[in-house]
Amino acid sequence: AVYTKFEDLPSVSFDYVIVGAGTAGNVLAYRLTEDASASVLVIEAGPSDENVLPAIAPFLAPGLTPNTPYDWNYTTVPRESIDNRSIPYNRGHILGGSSSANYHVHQYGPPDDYDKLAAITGDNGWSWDKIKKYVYKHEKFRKPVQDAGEEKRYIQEDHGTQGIVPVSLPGHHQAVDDLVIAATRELPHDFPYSPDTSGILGLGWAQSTIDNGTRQSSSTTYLRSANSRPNLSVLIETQVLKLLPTSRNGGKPAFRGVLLSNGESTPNYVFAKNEVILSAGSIGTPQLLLLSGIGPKEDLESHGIHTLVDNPSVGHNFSDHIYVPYHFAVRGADTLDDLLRNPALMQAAIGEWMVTQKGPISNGVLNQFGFFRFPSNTSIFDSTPDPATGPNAPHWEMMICNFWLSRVLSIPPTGNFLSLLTVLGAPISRGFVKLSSADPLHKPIIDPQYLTKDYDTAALREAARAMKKFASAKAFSDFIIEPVESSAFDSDETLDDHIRKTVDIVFHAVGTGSMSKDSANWGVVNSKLKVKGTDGLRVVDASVWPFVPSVHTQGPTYLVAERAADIILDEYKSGAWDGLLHLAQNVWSSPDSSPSGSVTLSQLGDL
Ligand SMILES: Cc1cc2nc3c(=O)[nH]c(=O)nc-3n(C[C@H](O)[C@H](O)[C@H](O)COP(=O)(O)OP(=O)(O)OC[C@H]3O[C@@H](n4cnc5c(N)ncnc54)[C@H](O)[C@@H]3O)c2cc1C
Repeated sequence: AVYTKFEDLPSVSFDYVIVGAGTAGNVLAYRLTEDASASVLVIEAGPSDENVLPAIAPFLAPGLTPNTPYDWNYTTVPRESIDNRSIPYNRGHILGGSSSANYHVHQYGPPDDYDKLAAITGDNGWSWDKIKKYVYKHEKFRKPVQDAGEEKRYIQEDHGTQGIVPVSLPGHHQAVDDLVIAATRELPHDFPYSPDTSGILGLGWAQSTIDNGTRQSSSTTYLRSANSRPNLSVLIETQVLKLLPTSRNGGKPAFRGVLLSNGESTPNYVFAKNEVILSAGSIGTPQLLLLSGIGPKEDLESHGIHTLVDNPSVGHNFSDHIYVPYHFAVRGADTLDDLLRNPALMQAAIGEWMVTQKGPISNGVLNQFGFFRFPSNTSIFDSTPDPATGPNAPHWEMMICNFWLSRVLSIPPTGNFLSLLTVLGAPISRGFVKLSSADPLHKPIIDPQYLTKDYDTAALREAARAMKKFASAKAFSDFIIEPVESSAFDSDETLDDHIRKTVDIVFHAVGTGSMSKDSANWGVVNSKLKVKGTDGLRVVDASVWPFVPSVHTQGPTYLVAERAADIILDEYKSGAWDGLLHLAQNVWSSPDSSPSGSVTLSQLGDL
């Protein structure tokens, strides 16, 4: 059941305590409660997603963030490399986390991504051969209503139909769709058609977590299916402030307790008999580790936090996708620009969607996109080794939107537009998340260090020129009138200037809780996702990816969570865990033994 009050919880002690009912957290909630004897508490800072229109109606998703109660409303540190701008860093603060706030694109990525993960972690269980089975457990692919035409739009056997999360192809046809596909036929060498965009190079049809014109998040799928199980409790509108060290096991601090608050009453605590699992995402997870004394000693000391595990990797290795927008004025009125400019048209479209779940509101922000490689003789590889995860992984992506899309450049008052967005597929810049203060309610410092490596700018320049070639296809000659940012292409310098001034994020942060080998001298968790140097604590969310997957990250996050559930269940089934014994031996000695489990912040200073 879902609770909003701590006092209503059935207990203060559960087998598993999961922090964050987001994309990964809800997979664990579902899988761990399949065992009826295991009790699970999930704690979510954000509110319910029920009846929140932009979390339900696909095309309204961009209205859910930023500057709303459903977003953590983070911003990045201004950086010279991006024209001293501070970028709003959206993260879902709602049941379902970013799966309730994202733009629905759903992919797993090329096998190269998983094979690289296996190589980095020394754990073959992360290789594509071993991970692929989770696609079938996770996905419920919906057969397209429309005729597929000449080309396959997806490869049926590569998808699951009996899993948990419905995935579908675009339901609402747009005039530009046929032109885009025609361009792939015209330019097959540079822009081949992809029969399945989930992981195959080329340009094709987007697969989205949309079913019957409605968003499918981890909340509407995994969580909703498990919610009536008596062994699952979900506490919302409650923020975890820090992890509590409960005992020591083999010289390592065990963290089987968490401190939480709804912002109104005295903070409370809950305990996990088996373990605490951090699924707070790539910003929330490192913030909680740092607040709890797990991180770089110097940084922790500068905030007066006692270091329990000195680990310089926590919060570092932040890696993310960024995009640069290019706009084209187009003929005809069959773009979504007027809808976005004219509230009356928008109201009418929402009305249509409410009655039929059809029309433009039923689609995500794009119908097609593509993933491409640069030619191997490209000069940008002269000074930087090819950063793609493998020979079948992309260097860049092109997203195709049937309207003016940019958070930086405002839409002109009139006209119709096509947006071609170039995304850096394998960035090499790395940033970090640090504490701004020891106060859990203060937002952390997010410095992604975008474009601080020359390769990243050079790759976006290369991608821009390839994108221009695509836009010049004859297929678009009756449609595209002119490029809006044509002067950007005057020289390398003008292009770099456009990139610096307009680059924005695709919201794919990973790496701040990186997975690495047990023996590695870097990394936050081992290949079984246990936090290094601790006991009773795991991280399961996007932060564990040590590099950003080549594609949009919700699919790879779901797959990590599905495997994590198996790892956890196997471990407790096999009896490898002796945590209960330890808990019994090292009973938590609370400074306040009140049965409600409440504790004051000053008492916590002693922990
Ligand atoms: C606006 C936006 C658009 C995106 N578009 C796409 C897309 O189209 N396709 C795609 O594949 N990916 C997309 N992504 C990225 C993708 O959604 C994320 O990579 C993925 O959902 C991350 O999952 P997660 O489990 O790591 O974190 P999340 O899903 O963000 O879950 C973390 C949860 O933990 C909660 N939490 C954090 N701290 C605390 C705390 N202290 N106490 C209690 N709860 C806490 C949060 O509120 C949240 O619910 C998008 C992301 C955003 C924000």
